[in-house]
Amino acid sequence: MESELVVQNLTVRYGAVVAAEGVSFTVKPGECVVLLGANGAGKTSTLHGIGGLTPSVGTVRLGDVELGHLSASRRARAGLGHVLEGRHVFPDMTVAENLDVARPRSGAKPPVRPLELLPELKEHLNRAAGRLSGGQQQMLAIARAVAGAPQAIMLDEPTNGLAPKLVARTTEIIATLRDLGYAVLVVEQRLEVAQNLAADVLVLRHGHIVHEVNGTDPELPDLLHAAYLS
Ligand SMILES: Nc1ncnc2c1ncn2[C@@H]1O[C@H](COP(=O)(O)OP(=O)(O)OP(=O)(O)O)[C@@H](O)[C@H]1O
Repeated sequence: MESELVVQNLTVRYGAVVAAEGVSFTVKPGECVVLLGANGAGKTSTLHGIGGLTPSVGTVRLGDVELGHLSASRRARAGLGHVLEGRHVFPDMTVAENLDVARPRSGAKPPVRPLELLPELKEHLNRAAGRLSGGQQQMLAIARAVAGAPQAIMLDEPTNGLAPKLVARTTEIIATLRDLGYAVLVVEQRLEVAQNLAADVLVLRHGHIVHEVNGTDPELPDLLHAAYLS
């Protein structure tokens, strides 16, 4: 996995609403970038624009491959993993079946097997995914993304609604993905996730990147506070 994710001048509009404008950043392999910002700042729209789930203009490149003209499914096949907000597992399929259908037809193997990364899923392999707890469904959603043998992984609010212990576990999994060499892009509401990951943080406000700092920067809480209020 040596592909960097490059986003240049990405703009996402919904009719007259400009959700993200001129957004540019790079996520290198083995690096984690976290998008923080208030509700409506444009975080999910940015991820959806990159993933091809919503129309956008600008450049999205993964390694040498231009993704901008590709459908969402082709972007996934090109190596862009996307863990959507809200977990999106197939509720009537078992955990094992959810993982099976996520495997790429190319036969490409991920650097870590999903169940090695998330051994807590092993005891639930024969359960319907819809019967798992919210936290377990989040783990399965991440495992599905890994099963797809991506180069880069985007996660949209992966800790949303999770108990503190599971927030910590999810943060640990994101750190492992980064350390395995994936380019990891995370949308978060929780400052402590970015701090604990010591990630590069992009603060979004009204669809624009207004700050770019490390998660450990002591000024980050104040910068974020100001961006939330303005
Ligand atoms: N499908 C849509 N149609 C019209 N406007 C939309 C749509 N989706 C998002 N928006 C608007 O685009 C802007 C950015 O929304 P977005 O969901 O990307 O922000 P966000 O930072 O992810 O917020 P949240 O944390 O609440 O998910 C907001 O003004 C929102 O109302």
